[in-house]
Amino acid sequence: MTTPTLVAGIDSSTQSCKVVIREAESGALVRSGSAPHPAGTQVDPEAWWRALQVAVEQAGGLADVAAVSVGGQQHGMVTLDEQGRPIRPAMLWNDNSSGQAAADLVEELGAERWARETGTVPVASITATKLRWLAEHEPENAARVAAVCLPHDYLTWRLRGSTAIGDLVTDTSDASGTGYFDASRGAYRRELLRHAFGREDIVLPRVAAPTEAVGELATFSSRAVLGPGAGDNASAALALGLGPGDVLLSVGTSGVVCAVVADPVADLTGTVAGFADATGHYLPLVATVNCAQVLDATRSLLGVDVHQLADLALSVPAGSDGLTLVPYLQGERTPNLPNATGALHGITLENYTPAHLARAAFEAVVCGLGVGIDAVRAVGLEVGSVRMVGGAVRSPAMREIAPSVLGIDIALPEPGEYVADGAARQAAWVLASGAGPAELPNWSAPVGATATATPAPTVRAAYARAAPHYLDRQ
Ligand SMILES: Nc1ncnc2c1ncn2[C@@H]1O[C@H](COP(=O)(O)OP(=O)(O)O)[C@@H](O)[C@H]1O
Ligand SMILES: O=C(CO)[C@@H](O)[C@H](O)COP(=O)(O)O
Repeated sequence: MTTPTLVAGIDSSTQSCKVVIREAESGALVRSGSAPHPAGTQVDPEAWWRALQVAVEQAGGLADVAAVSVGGQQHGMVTLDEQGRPIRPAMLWNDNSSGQAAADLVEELGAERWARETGTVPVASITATKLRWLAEHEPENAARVAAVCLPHDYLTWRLRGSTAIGDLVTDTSDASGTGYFDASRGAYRRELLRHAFGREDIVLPRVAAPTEAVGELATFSSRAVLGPGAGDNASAALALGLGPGDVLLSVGTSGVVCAVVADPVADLTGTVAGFADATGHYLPLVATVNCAQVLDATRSLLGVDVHQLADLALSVPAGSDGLTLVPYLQGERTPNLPNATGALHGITLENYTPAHLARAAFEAVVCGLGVGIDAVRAVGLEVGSVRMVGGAVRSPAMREIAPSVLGIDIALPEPGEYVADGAARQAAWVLASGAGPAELPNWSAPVGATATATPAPTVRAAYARAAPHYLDRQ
């Protein structure tokens, strides 16, 4: 019997690093590993590298693997000096410090120009706004920046064993979230970088094609081929084989609504970001900052585990008997309210209970996704089949409450590591393309059982009334 060729996919996302090793031809899972990332919205990139090493060791190493790709949390800002050393902790996509910088950039050039030239109207998540923040708040650090890259670019580069900033490589899906890349032309817009940062004499990662081998591993006793990698949502879309009309919901650290489409999207309202996918198409996307961590915070407040939180939430009726949580615990990105705080509305003697609060937390994060679905429809995209993935989909409460609050049937693929799976599928594609153009490997796309909606439209109506009533952070 011949030994199957193996590929690895890595998901370096906000809260942890996950590694899957799969058979290149069939996609069958062979081994896996994971390791946590430090908490917080500013993280030393070296901590991602350490977590990756632990996760790879747990997955049995990469010595027998033929190709590797990295999927990673989108946006953020990794700044490197001439020697390739991080200048300061990376600012993550969910760090809202640059909220004012985002507002300034939109004011200076106009939402329409940003949307037309980059697909996206900047919010605090976008790299360009973080560079503006750095220039204004840390001019000494800004002056030392020789290269800026994204989390997945940094890890691909570390896997190559390089320290030369000229070797940095990215892909279109992640480049499209920087605020200085035009996905519709597949090219950087350095004039926007200069406008945001005051300089453009810095190295940006070369943007590789979707099936390009960008180098070889120089670590983990392996000479595996490296794929270009992808932003995490593009990577999950690749794993699930999203096609026209398919919508993906992700309930991880971020709440995400996205779809794969053939033509670029430019939403002048800034709600839908016109990102690229990892196959040469586009990935219009809406993201919230307050998703699984709102559930985590509620759980820790109530002193319960994930199972108890779900039991509590499902023990009270839809609408939590009038209790409505506005979940802006970390500010918010959609709607664009970087300084907002959360609020609890409709409190009565009857509903001021752990069970009602648990349900209100699930309903709040799902209502956030509802805002995203409305926005995706508003730019003319079809919402046909809907699939939900991400850490919080492991909760039976999420699986029951989401279809009901959104009023749509939702397919629930078996909970899994779809970002890492998409990266592994890309690695297999890169390997197959080594001998010439090849189709995306025909791995079976997980669909899963469909949760049928028992619509509870009053939940979104109550949320729409409550959401505008929040206080800004002092
Ligand atoms: N059974 C569960 N119920 C609720 N939340 C869960 C459950 N299992 C995992 N989570 C949450 O999922 C989140 C991690 O999701 P994940 O998609 O892995 O995050 P990310 O990729 O953004 O790092 C954590 O906040 C975790 O608490
Ligand atoms: O900013 C976005 C999308 O634009 C987020 O989706 C990040 O990519 C983080 O993803 P997770 O860690 O939640 O998977």
